[in-house]
Amino acid sequence: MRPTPDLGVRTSRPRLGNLSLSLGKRVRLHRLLYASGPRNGNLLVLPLDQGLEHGPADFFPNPAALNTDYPFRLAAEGNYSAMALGIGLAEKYMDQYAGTIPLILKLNGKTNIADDAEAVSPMFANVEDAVRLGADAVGYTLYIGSPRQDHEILQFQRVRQDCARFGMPIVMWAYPRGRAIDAKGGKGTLYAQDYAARVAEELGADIVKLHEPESDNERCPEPYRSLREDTAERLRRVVRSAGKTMVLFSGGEKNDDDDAVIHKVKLYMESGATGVMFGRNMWLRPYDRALALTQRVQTLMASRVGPDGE
Ligand SMILES: O=C[C@H](O)COP(=O)(O)O
Repeated sequence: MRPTPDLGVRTSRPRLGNLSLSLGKRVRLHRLLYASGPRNGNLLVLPLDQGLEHGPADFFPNPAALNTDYPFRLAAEGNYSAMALGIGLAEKYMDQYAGTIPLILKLNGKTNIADDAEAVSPMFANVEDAVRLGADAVGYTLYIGSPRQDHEILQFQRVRQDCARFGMPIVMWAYPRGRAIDAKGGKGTLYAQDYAARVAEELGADIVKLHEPESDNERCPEPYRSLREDTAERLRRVVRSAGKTMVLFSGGEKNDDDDAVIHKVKLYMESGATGVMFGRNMWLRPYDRALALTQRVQTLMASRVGPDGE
């Protein structure tokens, strides 16, 4: 007899063994979750797509990181689960680290030069590129709520079908964007992030990358406007909405306080997230500090902090 589903509010991480996956997806996800990084089912991902998405200004606080060897060395020495990269950086720099740093190949992206009122993220690589480069997953940004979401969702459908053919896991950067989202309180609200989590689950992502939901819900639609939840409750809510889709929380702008970064990771892991994708909070630190902070995150993740005490 099949076990009765848990309908309570307890949040737990989706387990690889409990998911319906093709063999290729299972093998690749196993490599990410158990053969690299913390190796216990948690994920620590180092993204390097900020140069495309935000421009070189993102590197100004630590010009050393503009030399791409810096984040690659950090990913290798810090034993990250994977780097998330666009096609150019993957092709130009991965060679040297082949077999040591798993790759999540980002398939689409855009600059932030145009405004986000009608945000759309065109593709610059495909799933075949990911296979050719030995990637263990692809990354796809979906701008939820944008006036162009019809295009975005259709494009995602094609990627999902290619991923099914090639046995390639999909990580969705689920980003609420556009004028309708702005009118409903903005991209960072609980309403927007919770919706994004559910969209990723329903459209077929294996992993979703979300932002920590903000506390200000004043301009959100009901019932979100009336919710009074603390950070931990908000995090648990969005993780629950993601269902069987594993959740990664992103780092956002650099926080100079190492303890504050660790505190966030702890909160995220306790909420039932599978891990974090932290870029600027890592590679904008001087190298030794970035490595030391990485090691603290690794130690925390190794302690298997989680909602059900794993
Ligand atoms: O794709 C990259 C992510 O947006 C996370 O980067 P971040 O930690 O620098 O915000």
